[in-house]
Amino acid sequence: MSGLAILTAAQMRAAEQAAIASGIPEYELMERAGAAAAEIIWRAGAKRDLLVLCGPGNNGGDGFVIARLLRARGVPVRVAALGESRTESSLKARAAWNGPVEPFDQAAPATQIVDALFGTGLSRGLEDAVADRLSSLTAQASFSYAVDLPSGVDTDSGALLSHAPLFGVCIALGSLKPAHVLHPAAGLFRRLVCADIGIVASDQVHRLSTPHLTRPLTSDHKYSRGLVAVVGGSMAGAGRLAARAAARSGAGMVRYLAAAEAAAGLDAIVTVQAKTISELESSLVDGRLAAVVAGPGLGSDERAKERLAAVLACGHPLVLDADALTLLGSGAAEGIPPGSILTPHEGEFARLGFNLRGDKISRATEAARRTDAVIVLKGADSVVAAPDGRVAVSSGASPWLSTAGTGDVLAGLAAGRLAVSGDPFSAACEAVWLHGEAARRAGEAFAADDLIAELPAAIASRL
Ligand SMILES: NC(=O)C1=CN([C@@H]2O[C@H](COP(=O)(O)OP(=O)(O)OC[C@H]3O[C@@H](n4cnc5c(N)ncnc54)[C@H](OP(=O)(O)O)[C@@H]3O)[C@@H](O)[C@H]2O)[C@@H](O)CC1
Ligand SMILES: [K+]
Repeated sequence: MSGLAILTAAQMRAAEQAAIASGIPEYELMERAGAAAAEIIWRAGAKRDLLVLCGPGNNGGDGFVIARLLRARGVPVRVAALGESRTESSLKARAAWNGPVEPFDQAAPATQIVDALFGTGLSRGLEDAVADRLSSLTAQASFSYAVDLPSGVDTDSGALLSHAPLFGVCIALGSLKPAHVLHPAAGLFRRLVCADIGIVASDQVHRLSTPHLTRPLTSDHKYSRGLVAVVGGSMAGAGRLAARAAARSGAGMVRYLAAAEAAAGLDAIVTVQAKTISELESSLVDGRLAAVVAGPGLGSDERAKERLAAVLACGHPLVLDADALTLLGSGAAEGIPPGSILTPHEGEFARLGFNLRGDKISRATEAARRTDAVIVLKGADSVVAAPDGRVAVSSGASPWLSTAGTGDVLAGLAAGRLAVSGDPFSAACEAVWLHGEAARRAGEAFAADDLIAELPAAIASRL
């Protein structure tokens, strides 16, 4: 499951250097970048008047190429530059532009605006007056494009170094960067297009791609398709949501290990009374169990701790979420069976006690390495990281997912996919994708139960 590669600024520079070493001059890369961006702008805005804002580096150089190529196609183009061009290639691109260059602080608005002020070389926030003017010009335009990145975002973390406006399109050059998928930067454009400029971008970090799922074989039976156990706790509803999601995940069978007299909510789910620790332990002694979910509704008292200890000792691949993560606390790096998945949101991640700083991708990767488990660091941008360094990042999930119970659904779904394939990284990626797709199908103001109802259709769309 690999989507578009995501490269940090340093990795992008290395890929650029490799392309240059292979015989493609830097200026040729700039011409390719400008041509690819100009084509995208031409298709969107045709001959509407256009203002290109050019910065001092190579991002600005791309802007001069865009201006020249669109003017040659009959677009009324104006260029406003923020100071002098400072790189060899941008000087060359500026010299090839055959029109006037206005000072940035006097540029008048236009129907279309191109932000080619700063890209991967941004080292600090824009000056207030520059950021304000960029925002104002962008707000007044009907069509707006950010070249490579919206100016003001940190390439590797997606943080905002200065405030930036909302763009219509962001044109990523050569490869995606973390800021294209991590929030808040990933929320600064409505559409993202990645332009191929002939740079080979191979890396272990990718945007989450649509999964390819398979149908059961005619020879399959409920156990070969995967048996899931969901450990119930004091808040039975959350565990039941996880169980019902697992039952609609493609797995063959789901058992709900109830901590109280409560049915699992679907007749197809086998409810096993597991009130005492010994009942729970014996219900987990089954070699056919392919995945066990613990955490949703588990509780946080002594009894919950004992139940979690029994789960950790069972040896089956686990999906740990919610209360299980809180109870694990700073002991998270020890005792997690191999092949497991942890699904923390940022709050739960902080409670796991890794004391990690930095961007979301690096933190999730390091946590996966330390726990030897797949980490799904949830949010508007969910990062799925494997202990071997593979990472998939999903962005653009429905904002309606921020409602009670959707995390329980994801945990059950991840366990179901894990039971089907036995591969925790692809299971976690499939679960995140299916969860997002189910939300898209559920529309607006849905409840977690509605999300579960959409899972079969989401799965059917990828068979
Ligand atoms: N990689 C590739 O394969 C290809 C990359 N290409 C393009 O190159 C772009 C990267 O270009 P780049 O490295 O020249 O950096 P860029 O973002 O233009 O700016 C750096 C300049 O801005 C300055 N500066 C920084 N922050 C500032 C601030 N807040 N306020 C004011 N100034 C500030 C900084 O100076 P300094 O930090 O030293 O003060 C420096 O002078 C990339 O995004 C893509 O568009 C394509 O052409 C082709 C293939
Ligand atoms: K830009």
